[in-house]
Amino acid sequence: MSRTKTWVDQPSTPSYAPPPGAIDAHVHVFGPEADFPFSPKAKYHPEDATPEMLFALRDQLGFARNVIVQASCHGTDNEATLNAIAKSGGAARGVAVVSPDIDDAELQKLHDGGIRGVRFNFLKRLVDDAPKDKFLDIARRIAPLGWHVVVYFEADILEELEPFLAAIPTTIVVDHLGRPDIAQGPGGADITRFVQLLDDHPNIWTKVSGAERLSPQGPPFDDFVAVIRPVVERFPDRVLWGTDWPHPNMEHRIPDDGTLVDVIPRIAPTADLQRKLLVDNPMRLYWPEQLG
Ligand SMILES: O=C(O)/C=C(\CC(=O)C(=O)O)C(=O)O
Repeated sequence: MSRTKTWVDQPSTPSYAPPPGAIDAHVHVFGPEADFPFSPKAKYHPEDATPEMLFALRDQLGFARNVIVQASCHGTDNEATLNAIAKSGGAARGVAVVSPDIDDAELQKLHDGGIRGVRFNFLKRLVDDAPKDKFLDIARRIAPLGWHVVVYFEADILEELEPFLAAIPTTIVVDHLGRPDIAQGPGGADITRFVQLLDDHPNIWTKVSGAERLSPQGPPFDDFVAVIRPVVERFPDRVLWGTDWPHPNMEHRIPDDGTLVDVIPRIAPTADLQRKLLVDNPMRLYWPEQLG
């Protein structure tokens, strides 16, 4: 499999300046492969996207911290993610992908390394299987650690997934709003069903990220803003945001991270909403011990 590069080396500097302490709550690292080989089951083979590159981007975009989410290309070996967290000097925490047979000592090791959640990925193009029963066992085991569950799925399986989500005993964070069809507009069936899910389940949060993946129009993402801003305004205490750098699988539509940051004040139009989205909410999940 040839290696893919999915980010721009010199993104524009955004016009929008995030508030002090802002957290980019959805990023990944890839490798470096020489130290942290990719999974034999990986569905893509990216070029190295290293911790140093991530931290340089963080500083350029005006963020203070990152949440590093284990990407499917590293399978259930979280060493690349742990390495990046360790190198961040306290400015990163992470979300792991774990095997159902992980033991308690290994979970504790992940916790000590800065992991605060596990990710369940339901995208068939990224993973071979997504066993709900085993995921539920994992969710029950990580709950006592104070961790949460991150779930990645597409809108067409939301209805089928709801009983599973309802059985999870922790906070749940949905990646990229469960990938609604943005072309349906603000009153569309996908986003309406998703908003209903959050109305019905106060423990479900969402990342209001993924403009570059979800917007048929592309920059400046007017279609995404029209659909997503009402979600931020309705659930100001249950939203997170992230660049999704290094944008896995986006080789055909590589986004400019500066342009993505400039979407933030359009989906969160007040300073209060921005502070909740970028600081208060991610702090509650990832650095709760630092809250007053
Ligand atoms: O990173 C994302 O948010 C989205 C991904 C990649 C991914 O999740 C993974 O590899 O684990 C995607 O849609 O290809």
